[in-house]
Amino acid sequence: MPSIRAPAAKKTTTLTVAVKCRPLTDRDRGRDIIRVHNDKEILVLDPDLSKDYLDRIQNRTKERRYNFDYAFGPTSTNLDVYKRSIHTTIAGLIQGLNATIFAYGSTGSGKTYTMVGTKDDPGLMVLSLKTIFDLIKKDDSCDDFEVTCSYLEVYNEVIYDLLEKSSGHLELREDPEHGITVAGLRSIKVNSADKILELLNLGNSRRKTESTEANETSSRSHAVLGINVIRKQSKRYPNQVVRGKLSLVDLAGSERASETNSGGQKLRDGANINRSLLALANCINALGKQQKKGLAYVPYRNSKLTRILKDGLSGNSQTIMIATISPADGQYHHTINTLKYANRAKEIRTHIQKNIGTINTHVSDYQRMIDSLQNEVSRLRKELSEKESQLSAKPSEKAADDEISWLNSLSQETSENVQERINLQKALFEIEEINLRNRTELQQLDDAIAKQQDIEKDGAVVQALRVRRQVILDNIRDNDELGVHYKKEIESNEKRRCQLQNMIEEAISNNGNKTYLRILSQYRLLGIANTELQFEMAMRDQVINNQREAFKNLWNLLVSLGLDEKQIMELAAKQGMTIENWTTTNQLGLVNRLSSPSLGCSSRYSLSSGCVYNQLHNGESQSFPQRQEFSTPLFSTENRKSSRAYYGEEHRSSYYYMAQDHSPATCVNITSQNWFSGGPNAQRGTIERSPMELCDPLIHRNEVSPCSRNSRQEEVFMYYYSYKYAHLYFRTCAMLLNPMYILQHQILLTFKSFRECMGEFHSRNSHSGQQVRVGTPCNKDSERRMETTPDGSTHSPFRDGPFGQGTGIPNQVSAKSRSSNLPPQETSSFDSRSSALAQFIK
Ligand SMILES: Nc1ncnc2c1ncn2[C@@H]1O[C@H](COP(=O)(O)OP(=O)(O)OP(=O)(O)O)[C@@H](O)[C@H]1O
Repeated sequence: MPSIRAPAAKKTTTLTVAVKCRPLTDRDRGRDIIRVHNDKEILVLDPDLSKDYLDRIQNRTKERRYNFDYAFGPTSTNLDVYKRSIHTTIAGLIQGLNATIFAYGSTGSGKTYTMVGTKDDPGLMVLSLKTIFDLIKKDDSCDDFEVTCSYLEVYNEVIYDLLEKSSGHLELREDPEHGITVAGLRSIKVNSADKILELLNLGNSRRKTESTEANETSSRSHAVLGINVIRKQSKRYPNQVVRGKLSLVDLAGSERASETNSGGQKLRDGANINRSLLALANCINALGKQQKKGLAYVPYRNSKLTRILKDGLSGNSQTIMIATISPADGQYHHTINTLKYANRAKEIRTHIQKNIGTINTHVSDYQRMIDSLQNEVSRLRKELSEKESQLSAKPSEKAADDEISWLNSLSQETSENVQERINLQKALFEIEEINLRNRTELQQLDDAIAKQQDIEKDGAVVQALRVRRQVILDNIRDNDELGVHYKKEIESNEKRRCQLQNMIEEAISNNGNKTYLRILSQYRLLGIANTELQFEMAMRDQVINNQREAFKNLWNLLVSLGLDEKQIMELAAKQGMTIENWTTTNQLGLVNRLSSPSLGCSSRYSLSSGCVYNQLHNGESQSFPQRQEFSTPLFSTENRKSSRAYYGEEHRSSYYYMAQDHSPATCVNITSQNWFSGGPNAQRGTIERSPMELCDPLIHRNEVSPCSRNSRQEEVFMYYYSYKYAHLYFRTCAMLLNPMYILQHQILLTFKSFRECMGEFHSRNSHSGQQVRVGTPCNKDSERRMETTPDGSTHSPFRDGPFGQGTGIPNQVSAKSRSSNLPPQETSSFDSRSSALAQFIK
């Protein structure tokens, strides 16, 4: 006979939120930015140590502080977490209470470690199971206990039974009595914790995991371990059955495709993981809102995960969220994101109630329950209509206090709206980025199939290529669908934004209350953040395209110089470089490129290509492609090495990227001659290096001449400020201009900064009486220093200057500098540079 929940007293409770910070691991780069205070407070330090001038004077810091029910630092073990935050909840299970424990956090933050653990530090799943059986053992009531266990995973929006060897797809059902259930899920009766642990290990071995760049054993699925305890109170209430249900959830980690550096199926998994986590985040948002405003639609149906977690999020369950975070500064944005949702989750309320049923429930009991449920429904309907009418009432009709709280909630809703849009846009951007790659691969496959068909019609290779093509097509279709879905959500979010804006404007026109202005300014600030994000997205697109173009050009140039593909590969292999995914593209692109007049000796390469050149030239063996970072002026060789892993970096703003080496402005011109001959030609000044490259003394650390060593710190200093100004400038542009326009200006600015930098450097050194010659002729002295080479061309004495031999400045840059009508740099003061910049921005 089924058991039925008695309409006994309900207790409303809020979600318990515990935050756990894992220790720094070998994979992490950077410094620890998490501090735990009083076992409750988490302080996230500003990851950016080199703040720019404006940020410093305006005291803009990225430091954040949050309070939670429990906070655990890197030295805490799983047992510490369990004892303080979980133990009492588990004890309620055998009294007929439901509980849900889930770990939430970005990929590699320690969710699986917390839930499953290791032999030395068993996780919450293991510790909970031990407690359940200990409690049953200690119980002296002579009641009968039955413990059953199920273990499922949600992978790519499909549910699988982890306790079945080869499980088929399982479906979710809504059961009026038991809520959401999984039809066909195996539930195994167990008598000891060891037996469940055995099943747990078996299930874990079947779970889908992959090695990604962010985590060696990254869980690609959400896993839910369900423990049901049925207690038959045989003596005191022979007809009564008490049921407790515990769900332990290990979520897959949210990730960015660029960080995990995954492709193909992994990318598809990532998109699905992100989709279900976004659905979970939206539910947490809506539930948080619901508690404050009394109504909000909770989109449980958007994913299987949220449907499974529905009871844990709003139903009959004592729920504990363990938010896991990484202490690394590189993970700052993920950490803040996790903490924001954890903070919101504190507001979520659930209603716990003992699940007491009878074995022989009488019809009159059913009737009583139906009556009481109907009463509750009508009460809730009434409450709902009251709230709705309250919300639709205009502020002018309300009392002053009401007005303030109305405005506050409006302000809150506005920031949520913007935050939601940013999340959606990010997700959309990732999907589009993935599909861009997919389309490139598709094109390559089409061409490869056509080529292969000529050799061997319908052979095994063609078949394999076709299978791969179908997979890519499926991915593209799925991602396109997902993209449409996101776009729709962005549209509805936009609509809501318009509504909110109208409400704010109406409020401002009706009343001069200062709160309106506060809301307005907050709204504008968030709007700016949004603009910046859009800008960043556009720039990242631009950067990706630039890099692709640069690599293609480099390849074509190599081939046009007489090397065939094999020779190039061998050359690359000798240098320890791996060239991936380029063969087909370049072979294909080659014919067009070779006939293109823009190619040849004067081809322009971004410094990404320059970086490859340097690798070849210096004989360093590095993997290809990689980039060099120029953003941190005072970095050591070690820092420099560690900063090379581009994919590990995240949420760099657009101007950061623009200050990097890939812009068309910072190009390296390589003649075919010096490409072959390398070093010696470089010393004769035929290799033209970019101003940025010349400015960076660390690039030429082996080439610095003894006479310039004293001034090296000054060079670094000057380089630093020219970069900082570029940074400030792009900030302004980001708000005002479109990306292409900014790119155009970047070219100008780079030259200008360089000229200023050199001029100032020269003026400093000539004041201090040092024999240092610079290539920017910002005054007559330096003009005279332009020399004529035997072949009649002018070349800058720069190559013998403070950057050492062989660092010849491009003649075109010198010429430009000569014609510059910039005011002479007479002082090196910060102010003069600042006003020059202000003028330039004007
Ligand atoms: N408290 C801890 N002590 C020591 N190492 C830890 C701790 N927490 C996590 N780690 C280590 O960090 C790495 C990532 O942890 P884990 O696999 O649990 O992350 P995750 O959040 O589950 O990632 P994903 O979402 O990708 O599955 C692992 O190598 C793990 O051993």
